[in-house]
Amino acid sequence: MTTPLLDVSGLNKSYGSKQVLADVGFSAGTGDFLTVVGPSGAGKTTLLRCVSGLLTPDRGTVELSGSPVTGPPEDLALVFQDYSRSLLPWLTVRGNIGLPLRSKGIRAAERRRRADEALASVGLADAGPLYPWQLSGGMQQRVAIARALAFSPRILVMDEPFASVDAQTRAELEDLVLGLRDRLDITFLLVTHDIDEAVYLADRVVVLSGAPTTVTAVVPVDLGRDRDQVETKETAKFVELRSQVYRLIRSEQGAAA
Ligand SMILES: Nc1ncnc2c1ncn2[C@@H]1O[C@H](COP(=O)(O)OP(=O)(O)OP(=O)(O)O)[C@@H](O)[C@H]1O
Repeated sequence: MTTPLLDVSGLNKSYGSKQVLADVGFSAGTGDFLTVVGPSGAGKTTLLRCVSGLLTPDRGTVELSGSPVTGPPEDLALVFQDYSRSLLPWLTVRGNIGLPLRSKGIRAAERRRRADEALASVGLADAGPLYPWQLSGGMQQRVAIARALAFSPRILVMDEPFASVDAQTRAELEDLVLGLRDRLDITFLLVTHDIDEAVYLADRVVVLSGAPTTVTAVVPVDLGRDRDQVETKETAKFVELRSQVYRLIRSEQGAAA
């Protein structure tokens, strides 16, 4: 049996006396796209923070290629919803992407090369000299994705990354990350509140229960890799999967109430 790229097993986490995660487990291979959905306040962000090594679980393990995660791993990058706060307004786009690389001791010429390559891969090849405030919200989120890509991560963890942009931009960004997965073979773990988005992007949808959170189901999405915002969403299979995930979440919300 091969070791999965990401293996989450038996995660438990409490804040004081409040248990948030209860034996959460799932795994992902290289190039897998996992989306995570669940009732509001279930502990999705807490789960991502444990997976990213930002929070230590009380019990259970997170392993990347068989090695335990005990702090932020080199080959894991994070993208959050709030791009407007994550980009520094006084630095150019290239400067924003280069800043974390600089703190890792990477020299200026290499920082510039990596920033330009990452910007090209998110369709913003000419944006390097601009400031974040000169860009639209969707473009700023592309910059945040480029900043993550500049680390050449093997896994990209995203916490509701498209929740703050309009529907058209959201669709474009969804297709962008699917393209990145296909071109760069990156593994994605993406939390979303949007069930359509969860199904459209995923190879598997991890459905969480209400707190304390367990994995209610891992729903395989057998829609193939070629997805189209209109055609895929019109298929009977997509509609069926969306209903299945929706029912699972609704029953969890009902149980929590
Ligand atoms: N640092 C903390 N200290 C105490 N309680 C916390 C802390 N962080 C989160 N919580 C609580 O843990 C529970 C889960 O929070 P978390 O943000 O992980 O859920 P979520 O599923 O991401 O929420 P949402 O769906 O609203 O984004 C919530 O009840 C929250 O109030």
